[in-house]
Amino acid sequence: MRVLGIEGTAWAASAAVYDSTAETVSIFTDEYQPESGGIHPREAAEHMREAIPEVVGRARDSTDEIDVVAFSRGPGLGPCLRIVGTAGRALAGTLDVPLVGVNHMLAHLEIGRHRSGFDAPVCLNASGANAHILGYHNGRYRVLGETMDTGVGNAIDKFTRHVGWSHPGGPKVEAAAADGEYADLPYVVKGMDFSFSGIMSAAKEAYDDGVAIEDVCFSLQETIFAMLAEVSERALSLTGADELVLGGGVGQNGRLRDMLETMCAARGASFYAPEPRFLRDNAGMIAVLGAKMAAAGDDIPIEESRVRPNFRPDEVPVTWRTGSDRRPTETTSAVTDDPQRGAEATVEIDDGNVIKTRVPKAYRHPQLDERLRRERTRAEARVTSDARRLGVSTPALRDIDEREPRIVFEHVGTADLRDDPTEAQVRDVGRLLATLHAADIVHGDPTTRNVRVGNRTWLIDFGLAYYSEAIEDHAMDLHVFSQSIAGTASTPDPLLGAFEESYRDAGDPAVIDQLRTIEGRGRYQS
Ligand SMILES: C[C@@H](O)[C@H](NC(=O)OP(=O)(O)OC[C@H]1O[C@@H](n2cnc3c(N)ncnc32)[C@H](O)[C@@H]1O)C(=O)O
Ligand SMILES: Nc1ncnc2c1ncn2[C@@H]1O[C@H](COP(=O)(O)OP(=O)(O)OP(=O)(O)O)[C@@H](O)[C@H]1O
Ligand SMILES: [Fe+2]
Repeated sequence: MRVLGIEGTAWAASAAVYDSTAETVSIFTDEYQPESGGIHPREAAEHMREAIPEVVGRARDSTDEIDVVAFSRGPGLGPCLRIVGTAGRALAGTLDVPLVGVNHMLAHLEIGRHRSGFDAPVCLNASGANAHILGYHNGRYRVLGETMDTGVGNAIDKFTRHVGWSHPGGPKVEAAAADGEYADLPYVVKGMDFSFSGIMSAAKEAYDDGVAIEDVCFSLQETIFAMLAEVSERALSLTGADELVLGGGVGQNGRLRDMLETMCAARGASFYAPEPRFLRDNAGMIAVLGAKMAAAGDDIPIEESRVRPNFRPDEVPVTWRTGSDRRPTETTSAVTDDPQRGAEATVEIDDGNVIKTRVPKAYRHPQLDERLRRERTRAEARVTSDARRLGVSTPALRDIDEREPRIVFEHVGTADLRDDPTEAQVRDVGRLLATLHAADIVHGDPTTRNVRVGNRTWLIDFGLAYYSEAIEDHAMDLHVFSQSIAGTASTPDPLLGAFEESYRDAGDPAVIDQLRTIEGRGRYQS
């Protein structure tokens, strides 16, 4: 099958021909380069209007046959998408071939899966306007974690605009970082979600205060990419997957790729990053996913082919994948004599006790690594005990060694909630979180792996816990828990309903309203 793909969500006017028999991809791209500042939607659309017909022409000239036309349907800038949509429809009509509308973020993911031959990877999409981690479950890609504010590339580009560098900033930060030294910046991970606003303000301030630009760039990379590597590791740990693929333009960064490679090697997982021409926006990835969708009969009538500027990857029914939906296979019902490995720590059982050691992570800068391990061990010991005093079931603290750093806890429960959550158990979680929140404690990472079940329900792993009375922070706990249920349970809806109902009964209903706001937030803001 030969598929002509068209991409034009923001800056890359691109067309490509994918020949699925020969397994070749030819890509023709004309980039939009803003004269000053970031991407202007109107200017970008003007660029598309001129450049799309030209790149499509070159792609057509490169082949004597086209069986399918695939176009980028969203997410992206509306005015750009409409030009791409019009071009796709016109071409499919002229050639009288099927038309396929591709989700751009799933294309970033599927190109890595396709080229690696991996079966069921978790995917980190690190692009300009997005940053999220996806896993496949029950016929859909699920957002396991994502940015709570801007995309990762946009965050970096905003910093470089502040210092007067031209767009795009990512490659310039990478070049400057080569001569830099480490300085602390805020590090914000909540479960598998993360945010860049605090770190970007701190980076701008550091620059304004005279910190050398090389050092700010170095530290930005060390901090932001460590956050992305950490959430990727959490997603691997939560889903039981052992393959990771990278997607998106920021994936061209060598330091990000090194970190992910190191993280995966340490846990025995496989890592794949496509070559740069498939990482940055390109029509090759649109054509490749377009071919899979066309083969699955997933083409669309012209009248239903409108573009979708806010198209989320989890809205797409995945028609092109067969078979595997790798569920966690290893049993987590009890901590065995072998050290267990969470995302952060190793856990050993010894005589009814659990010994949790935060081992160094080779992917992180040593100073950042030490700071995080120490801060989290302290927070965990303190908040676990505070929560226990409120009557929230948590393991009793038996010992702490801050140098190692290591904590000894009472062993609780017979299984992780992840294995087979029941409505009664998720109701317990709703109640326990409401009790914590009433005392201004935020768990910070309430995933289904951090709840133990048995004759009671316990919350464990308070390493990311902190004190806050903000409704937003309380709602983030609910969001993290809901995402982990949606990402691993076979019938999530009744569980999510029961969880919210019990939280609403025991806690502040305004937190549930805030959860809706978080869920509806414009994640694809550019
Ligand atoms: C919706 C769509 O339009 C959007 N596309 C997009 O953001 O372009 P993409 O090619 O995936 O990524 C561009 C970003 O990638 C960054 N970038 C490029 N090279 C980089 C490098 N070496 N290090 C860090 N960032 C880099 C740029 O600074 C820019 O922010 C998306 O996928 O989110
Ligand atoms: N007190 C405990 N009693 C029983 N089991 C425990 C206890 N503490 C930890 N475990 C088991 O060990 C696993 C990993 O522990 P924990 O979540 O504290 O480590 P982690 O590395 O921070 O994990 P992650 O970051 O993936 O959540 C838990 O999912 C649970 O199965
Ligand atoms: Fe992209």
